[in-house]
Amino acid sequence: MEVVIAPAEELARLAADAIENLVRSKPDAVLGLATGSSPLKVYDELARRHTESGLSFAGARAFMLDEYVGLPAEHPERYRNVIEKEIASRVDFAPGAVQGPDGLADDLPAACAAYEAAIADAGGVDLQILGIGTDGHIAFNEPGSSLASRTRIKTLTQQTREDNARFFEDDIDRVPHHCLTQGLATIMSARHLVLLATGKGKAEAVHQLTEGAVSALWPATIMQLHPHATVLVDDAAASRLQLAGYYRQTFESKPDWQGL
Ligand SMILES: N[C@@H]1[C@@H](O)[C@H](O)[C@@H](COP(=O)(O)O)O[C@@H]1O
Repeated sequence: MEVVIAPAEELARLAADAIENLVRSKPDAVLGLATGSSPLKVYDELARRHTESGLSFAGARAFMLDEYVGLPAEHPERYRNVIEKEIASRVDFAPGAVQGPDGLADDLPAACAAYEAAIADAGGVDLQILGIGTDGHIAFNEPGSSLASRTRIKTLTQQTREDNARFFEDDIDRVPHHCLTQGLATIMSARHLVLLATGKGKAEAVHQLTEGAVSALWPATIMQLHPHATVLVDDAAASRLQLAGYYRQTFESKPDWQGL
C-alpha cells in the first residue's frame, strides 16, 4: 500500500495523472467512480484536461460503487445523477458507458447480481477511485460487512446517515436507510485502488485503513491485502498516522518514472 501525504490539489493531480496514463495507454479502460466530496477535485481536473488537452473517455466505460435504494429517478442526490453532474456530463463517455447499481429495481437482489455480471463482462475495473467514511466504510460497506462480500443491499449506519444529511438539507430523516453497494470483494477485484481522504474527520479511519488490523470493524482495512492500493491524504487526514515520516520520505525519493 502506498500512502502519499500532500495538499488536496496535488492529490487530485496525482489521481488524475493515474487515470490519464491509464486511459491514454488503454482507451477502452474500465474506471470505477465514487461519489462523495473526496473525488470532486479529481473530477474537476479530468474535466479540465478533457477540455484543454483532449483527454478522451470516448472508448472507456465506468462503474459506480453504490446507490441509494428508493430515491426517485430525478432526485439530485441519487448517485447516478450525482455522477452524471460531477463527471460524466463534463467529459465524453459514450451513451450508456457509465453504469450504476439500480436502486429503483423491483427485484433488488437480481439487480445486484446483474451488476456483478456487468462488471465481469466488461473485464473488471482497471482503476477504482474511492473515498472513505468516517466509520471506515468504502462504497457503502459499513462496519461488520463481510470481507468477501459482493454487490448487495446494505443498511446504512446512523453515523453514515448523519454524515450524509448535509446532502439532504441537513435533515437525517430524508437520508435513505438502504443502499446497494459493490461488496468488499467486488472492490478488491479492481486492478488498482486509489483512495482519497482529506480533513481531520477522516484521520482515525485513515489510520485504521493503513495501520490497523484487518477487520470487518474497519471495512477499508481489506485494502491492505490488495497488491496495488494507493492512499492519497492531506496533512489533516494523515494526522494520526504512525508512519507518516516514512510515507513522506518514500514519496520524496520516489523515482520519476514510477507513477502511482
Ligand atoms: N457512499 C459514499 C462513499 O463512497 C464515500 O466514499 C463516503 C465518504 O464521503 P465524502 O467523500 O463525502 O467524505 O461516503 C459516502 O457515504
